[in-house]
Amino acid sequence: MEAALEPSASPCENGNGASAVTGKLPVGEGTPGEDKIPVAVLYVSVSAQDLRSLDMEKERVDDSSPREVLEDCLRSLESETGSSKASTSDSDSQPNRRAVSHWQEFVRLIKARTIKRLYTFPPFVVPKLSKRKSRNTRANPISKPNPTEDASFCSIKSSWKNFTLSELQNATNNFSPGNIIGKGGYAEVYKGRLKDGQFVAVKRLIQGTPEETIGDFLSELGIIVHVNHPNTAKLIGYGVEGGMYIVLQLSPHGSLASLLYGSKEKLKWSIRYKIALGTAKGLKYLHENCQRRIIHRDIKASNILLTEDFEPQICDFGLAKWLPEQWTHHIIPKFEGTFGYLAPEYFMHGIVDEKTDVFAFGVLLLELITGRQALDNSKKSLVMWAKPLLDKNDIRELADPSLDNAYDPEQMNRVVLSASLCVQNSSILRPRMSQVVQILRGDEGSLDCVKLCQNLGLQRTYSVELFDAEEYNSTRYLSDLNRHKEIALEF
Ligand SMILES: Nc1ncnc2c1ncn2[C@@H]1O[C@H](COP(=O)(O)OP(=O)(O)OP(=O)(O)O)[C@@H](O)[C@H]1O
Repeated sequence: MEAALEPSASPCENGNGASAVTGKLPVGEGTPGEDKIPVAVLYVSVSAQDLRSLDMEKERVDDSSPREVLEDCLRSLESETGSSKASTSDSDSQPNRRAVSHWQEFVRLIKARTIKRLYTFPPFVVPKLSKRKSRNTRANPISKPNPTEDASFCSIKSSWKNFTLSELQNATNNFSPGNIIGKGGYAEVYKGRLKDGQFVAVKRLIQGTPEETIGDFLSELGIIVHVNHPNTAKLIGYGVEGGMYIVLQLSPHGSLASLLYGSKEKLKWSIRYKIALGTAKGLKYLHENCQRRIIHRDIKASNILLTEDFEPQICDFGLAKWLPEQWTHHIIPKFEGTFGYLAPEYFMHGIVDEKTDVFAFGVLLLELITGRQALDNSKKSLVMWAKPLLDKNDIRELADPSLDNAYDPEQMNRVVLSASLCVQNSSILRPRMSQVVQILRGDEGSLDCVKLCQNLGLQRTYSVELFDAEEYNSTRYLSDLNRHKEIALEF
């Protein structure tokens, strides 16, 4: 979720050359204990050189958004509407024409919105390249997106349905409070039933200015129409009449958070393991098997939905970014995400790449192992609590007492090992999701992945990033966490 703020009249200094400005602070309602931090904004004193670098980053931000693809879709929708006039009755083409005008307004607003972006992380001038990525960069000089690739993205649109407001009202009993099945930082989600009997979840966007809401809507829709995997949420359609709506297949068990923390009946180990593996596969698909790398940026228990047979589905693509192949990472100019799941490099520099998702996935694994929330009621971090136990491989202490030792020890070992690799401070030391899947499954050769991560650790003197990470110890992580929380909660 993103919020564009204008600087307030009286920013407050924090002593590090950074100041904070106020904004509204929507508190996440998805899960108890989750603090969303989308709007408290840090200003940083920057030099002209820094500003130039940040300007370059602004252009990058635009490129990683699905907006261009949506504009292409708008163009194709316009041409369809034009050509359909001759062959269809006026009433048939009416909804399409309405959709075109809504999309036109969206694109106009999102363009205006992009210009209002603010920069909030300490400037990070020279991108640091990992060895693997720097080779890629040399081999693939930056090129324009492939037009045929983009054209194929657009062909997907024909499969989503544009719902009218009355269709959605009928499906949800006029958005009756009794139909609410979830509330997030910027949306209410209603259970609904379509005319053909299909059960759906209707996500109604509620927070923010029109620009913010439209931006969130476009970001989420722009990504979700392009993903198709058993472990990602299924889009059925959208609505743009009388608000903004995303219509998804209903997940009968709700979210992992509601089952782990809101239900009396405790999740048994076999289901937890299935959720760990399925989520890892979904994330591997987003990172490694889509036409463009997708970084989810908000992996957490309330964003994992569960199908009838407890297959996990990653949902909520509101913060997701596309990364072009040639980029090693992306810098996010604002502080967004959910406390308890944020990787150190994001805290320090705003860096986002696959490994920031891997860190959040590690936290999710810790939740499955321990039954504890990413941040407990006194806002203590699960990672900080678990790290000493992970270092000692103390599975007895780590395992959720409610499991009553009823777990497959081999599986538990692999999940604990994966968690401990994923939550390492240095992003280079964290495995890629394809490696995590191998480790979780106990595939032949998965031990090689573990050794690879450990060997990287041994080469630490050669890596600037590792040096950073080494310096970035638990105490600094905790103090950064607290600093950002204080700033966010002050307003
Ligand atoms: N398809 C679905 N089936 C069942 N429940 C759903 C579905 N989609 C969403 N929910 C419920 O609604 C909650 C909020 O949904 P979602 O995370 O998409 O909203 P959000 O406003 O984007 O949240 P966030 O605060 O994480 O940004 C989920 O945690 C889940 O409990």
